[in-house]
Amino acid sequence: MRNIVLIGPMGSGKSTVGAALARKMGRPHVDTDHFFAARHGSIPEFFAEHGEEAFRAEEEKIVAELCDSPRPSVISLGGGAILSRATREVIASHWVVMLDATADQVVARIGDASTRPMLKDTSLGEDPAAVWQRIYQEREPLYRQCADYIMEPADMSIETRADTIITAFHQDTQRTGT
Ligand SMILES: Nc1ncnc2c1ncn2[C@@H]1O[C@H](COP(=O)(O)OP(=O)(O)O)[C@@H](O)[C@H]1O
Ligand SMILES: O=C(O)C1=C[C@@H](OP(=O)(O)O)[C@@H](O)[C@H](O)C1
Ligand SMILES: [Mg+2]
Repeated sequence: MRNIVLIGPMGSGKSTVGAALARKMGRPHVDTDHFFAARHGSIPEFFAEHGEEAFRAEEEKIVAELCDSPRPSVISLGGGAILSRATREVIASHWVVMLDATADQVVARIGDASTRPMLKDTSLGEDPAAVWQRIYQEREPLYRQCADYIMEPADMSIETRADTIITAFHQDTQRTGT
């Protein structure tokens, strides 16, 4: 039983494209960040109070729980979830899509960084776009290594992205017989 798992950098559209994809496929959509917030409250507040390491530990448990869902689902991960080796192993048995993006696209989309605590790390004197770029470069090899399908950062609407992923999923399913 394979879920469709969306990974990629912050602001690449995992949450919004995941919702559109699930609607079009008639699958449930779950977002690890929404699940986290329902269980632990606001993510920025959790980061401020407990720090990133505690967030990652809870995030890892949530990904494992959600991937174990009884119905094939679309699961949007948070951008840093793939930092966990356990998470990389869990998602390996599902169909994983990397949504790629550029710093310019993301800055235009998410505006201020108040809802994404990772972008607040301006200790090196960087602006949010530079922080995003630095984090992206650190994680890019992991995203690519985990992905069955990579959606390059073309300017496409959310609906078109979802349709493109569905086509790729059906082609891959036919090719591999899974
Ligand atoms: N293809 C797209 N075109 C335009 N805006 C987009 C696109 N994908 C996402 N967005 C917008 O970018 C913002 C961040 O998207 P989101 O799904 O929260 O990203 P992520 O979950 O990867 O951090 C949202 O406001 C969303 O509506
Ligand atoms: O990249 C990251 O480390 C994070 C990305 C966020 O999710 P999105 O990628 O959905 O924005 C959220 O999990 C948290 O703020 C940390
Ligand atoms: Mg998201």
